[in-house]
Amino acid sequence: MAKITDTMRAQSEPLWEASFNHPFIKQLSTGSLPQQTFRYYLKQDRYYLQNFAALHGKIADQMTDPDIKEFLYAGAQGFNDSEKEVRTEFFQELNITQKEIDQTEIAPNAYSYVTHMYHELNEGTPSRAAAALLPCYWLYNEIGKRLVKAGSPIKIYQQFIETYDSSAFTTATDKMKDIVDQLGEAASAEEQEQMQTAFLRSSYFELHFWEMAYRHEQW
Ligand SMILES: Cc1ncc(C[n+]2csc(CCO)c2C)c(N)n1
Repeated sequence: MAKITDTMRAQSEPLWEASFNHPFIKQLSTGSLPQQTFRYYLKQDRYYLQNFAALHGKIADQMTDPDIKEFLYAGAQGFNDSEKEVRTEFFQELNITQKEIDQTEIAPNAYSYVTHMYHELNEGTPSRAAAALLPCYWLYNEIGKRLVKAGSPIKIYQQFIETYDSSAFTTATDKMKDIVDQLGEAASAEEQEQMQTAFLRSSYFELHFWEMAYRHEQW
């Protein structure tokens, strides 16, 4: 039987291609992405990362498999340390102060993405929520692998790219794919479809996250 993650990846192909080709990603690589755009992205991503970590814990609470629980609880505790460290450095380097963070309102697409993930858990099932988390790992890992070859002339953009190409991050991505495959095997046909939809919608919100930052989206 085909793995559910292979089906998900195939269904989301046009959305992922659009992410790979988005001007935000292209300009990150060439170095021409305006710093203001990257600053906007980082401030919005902060909301996303906070909720993403919290969701790991909430999903883990509802899991029975000890391995899955352990991985997700580790994710809840600040997930990937290197990602966190790099973000703290970025904030300092770009002079993003606590005051500026406090004064930033969550933008529409970041809000929709976070709301979608909570919806999958609260109105759906933990397996659907886990499927909604997967594009975050997997898409960024693919972007990291693609961009690292050319690199970026801008130091922080290069650091950003390297975070997602690291072997630790690739291992975490593979583990999350295994988890979703395992949950998919245990799911009914109906729940499998819902998991696929959750993954596809997250892929949509990932694409629109670049667009949100590129356009400095406001309410
Ligand atoms: C919108 C958005 N989507 C994905 C990531 C990437 N990411 C965030 S947490 C995490 C798990 C392990 O660190 C990964 C890969 C991001 N930063 N922002």
